[in-house]
Amino acid sequence: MITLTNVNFVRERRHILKDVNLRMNRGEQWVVLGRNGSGKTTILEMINGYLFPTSGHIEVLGERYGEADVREVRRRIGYISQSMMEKLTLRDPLWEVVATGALGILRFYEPVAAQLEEEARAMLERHGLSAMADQPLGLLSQGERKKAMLARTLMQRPEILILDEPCAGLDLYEREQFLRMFGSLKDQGMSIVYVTHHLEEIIPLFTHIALIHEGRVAAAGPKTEILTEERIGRIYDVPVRLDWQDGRPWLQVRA
Ligand SMILES: Nc1ncnc2c1ncn2[C@@H]1O[C@H](COP(=O)(O)OP(=O)(O)OP(=O)(O)O)[C@@H](O)[C@H]1O
Repeated sequence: MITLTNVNFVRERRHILKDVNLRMNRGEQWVVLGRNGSGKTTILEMINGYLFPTSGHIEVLGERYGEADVREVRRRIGYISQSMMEKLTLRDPLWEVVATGALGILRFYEPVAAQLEEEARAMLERHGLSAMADQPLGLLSQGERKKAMLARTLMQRPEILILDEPCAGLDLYEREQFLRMFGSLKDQGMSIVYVTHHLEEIIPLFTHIALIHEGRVAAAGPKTEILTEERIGRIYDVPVRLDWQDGRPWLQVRA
């Protein structure tokens, strides 16, 4: 589904990704973990075809970047990130913002087809946002914007859903609601790649972890093999205690 082979990325004489090899197969749901500045977002931008490796190659959904039409591949990937959010226009009504997702555009410059408007409003209903459908995006709270971004992305019926810290800024209730939604996405056959700083967001649905450290893959594989106290303590340079409860890892800092 997603393969990065010997990927290096150099910018302004900085070696940002160093010989990254990752293979994410269909049916696996991945979490990407790592410290600030370790290269997680850079990897996501590459999977989305927004950045190209200095050397190495990337294959997504059977298409090799450099040979395939990146825009075609991108239509099959849903990408939720702060940088995507910032590209949207805050004064546009919410239903319109959501409707743009179906066409992979940022704004409408002509009247929107009635059927598309209906689909966008139905999608908002499913995400508990129908009361806000006619409000400008800018009036929504952070949590509502996150849900709106997910609704917008699902309009394109992506095969892969890539999320860069989607729960940042959400309260406990909103976070749990957001995480719960992933269950139905997986049931629809969607594969998820999820970047977070918070281990407790690794709900049972996730099967694999890629641990990125200083631009390298420090470890990648089934989550229980990858997430060990020793490894997390070493990478974050903080002694930790890791407990699995209800299928989720919980982290405590050792005194
Ligand atoms: N275009 C660029 N030019 C120069 N440096 C860059 C560029 N893009 C990213 N970097 C640097 O590469 C490193 C990795 O950045 P990246 O955003 O991928 O990290 P991250 O793991 O997502 O971090 P965070 O958890 O803080 O979001 C950072 O040190 C960043 O400053």
